[in-house]
Amino acid sequence: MNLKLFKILTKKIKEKEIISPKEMEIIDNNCEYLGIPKILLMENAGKCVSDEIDNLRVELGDVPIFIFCGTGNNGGDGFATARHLGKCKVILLGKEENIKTYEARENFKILKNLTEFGNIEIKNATYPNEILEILNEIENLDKAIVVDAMLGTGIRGELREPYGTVVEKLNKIKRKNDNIKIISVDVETGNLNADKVITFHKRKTINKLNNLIVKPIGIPKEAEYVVGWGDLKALSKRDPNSHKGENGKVLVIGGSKEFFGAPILAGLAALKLADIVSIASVKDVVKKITNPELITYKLKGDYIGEKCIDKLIEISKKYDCIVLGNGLGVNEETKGFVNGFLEGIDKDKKVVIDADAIKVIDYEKFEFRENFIFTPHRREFEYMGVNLDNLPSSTIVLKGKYDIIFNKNNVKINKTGNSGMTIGGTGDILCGIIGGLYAKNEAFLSACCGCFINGYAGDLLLKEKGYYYTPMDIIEKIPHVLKLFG
Ligand SMILES: NC(=O)C1=CN([C@@H]2O[C@H](COP(=O)(O)OP(=O)(O)OC[C@H]3O[C@@H](n4cnc5c(N)ncnc54)[C@H](O)[C@@H]3O)[C@@H](O)[C@H]2O)[C@@H](O)CC1
Ligand SMILES: [K+]
Repeated sequence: MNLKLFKILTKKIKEKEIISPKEMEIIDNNCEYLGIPKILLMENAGKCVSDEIDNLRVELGDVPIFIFCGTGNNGGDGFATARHLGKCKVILLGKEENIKTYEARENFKILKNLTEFGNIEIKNATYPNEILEILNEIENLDKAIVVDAMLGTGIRGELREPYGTVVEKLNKIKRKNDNIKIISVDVETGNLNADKVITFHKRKTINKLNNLIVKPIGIPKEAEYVVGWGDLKALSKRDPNSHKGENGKVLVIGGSKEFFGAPILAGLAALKLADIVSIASVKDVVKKITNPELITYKLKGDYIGEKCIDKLIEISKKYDCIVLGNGLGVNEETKGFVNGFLEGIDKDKKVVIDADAIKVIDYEKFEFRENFIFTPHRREFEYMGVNLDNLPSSTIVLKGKYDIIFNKNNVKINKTGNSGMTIGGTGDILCGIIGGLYAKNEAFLSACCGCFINGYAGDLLLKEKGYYYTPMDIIEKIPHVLKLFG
């Protein structure tokens, strides 16, 4: 069922034509997850740019080529371009030891091996006088091609030196002599006035120029759909100067006189990710919570009912994210509570809705808000009656062998996990992880990463213990997964 739904959704949800640098980074990293090394993509990027320069040479003749390279992977594309071109001058804006990535370093090493043959020249330009010397050389030429492989999707904020000076001076040269043609690789560096941008895979939201060519570099469609470690790397990073509570506060609302384990598992999973986790439940559950790290709110009665709505709405205000539904029980009391609570809480409150809460929602009147995440299994999903012709704004995680994560604008598939995870409690852990992530990240990313982490924890356990692991083992493995890929 899940794969069938996935196929339907990929047809219904319009493919994005423009993507943000963050989305591109996720795709690049997920290419690696699928086994496509970044260096291969870099190779293809270099070939695309050199082909385009060859076209330009037909028009301009055999003019000198200067490739300005930064120390990130955009610079790496510049090194690969240089090798494909053969004859050119490479200007590394920084020191060799500061080249940041493996792929860029490898490509730089190859270039160094080629320099003795005289076609490729490398110049290190770290200091202003070295940079100005090269820019003056370009200024005195009648014709030249300049390749901007300085900064790409990794660019953040205002241009720092030496990039600022190079861009400013190149713009000046260009204004005086239009026979100096500037080609930007992937993204224009700052406000560089390039003649053309060759961008890879898809247009980026930060591309300003209209004269832009989009080139495929061997990224398969699947890299946009699969959940992989690229998603994990995109999660917000912990600020080293942050204070208690600033890395997420989660409130789990669940449990009943019959089910006490579910909200505790969700809470313990969330605790691996968020600073503060509390559980609001009935007295029978609260008295079983012995973990000193969990804060508790005791509610009257055997089930969380309508009488708790006002109190819990008030408590919710103190939390970034609410996890709702684990072990609530399905009856008139919980039905009244869930519907009233979701209607009454602040409209922008983040809520992860699981298990019994999914079963008691009155979908006829329900508003699928953007800040809701649902985590149904197949039967719960059917019960929700999602209209596939008018997809909801809420994010939905359909759990299964393959988890399908989707909303109005996005769909992804997660493949981690194994049949050892059919044990009770893994669903509670999943929504606890999602809640912990959602406290500090966007809904869709949190849902995708939650599925990946939960499944990967199970996959690590399968290797260690075979199928003989428990929900508590999964919770203990969450930090290992995060450490591997975070
Ligand atoms: N990641 C991949 O798989 C691929 C990436 N590719 C290329 O790699 C690029 C992205 O590479 P990176 O993520 O390494 O990023 P960049 O090469 O764009 O550079 C990032 C570095 O520049 C510095 N920087 C950022 N903002 C700055 C500013 N305002 N002023 C001065 N310095 C600044 C930072 O130190 C950062 O490490 C893409 O645009 C594309 O050209 C291609 O090789 C295709 C494959
Ligand atoms: K660039």
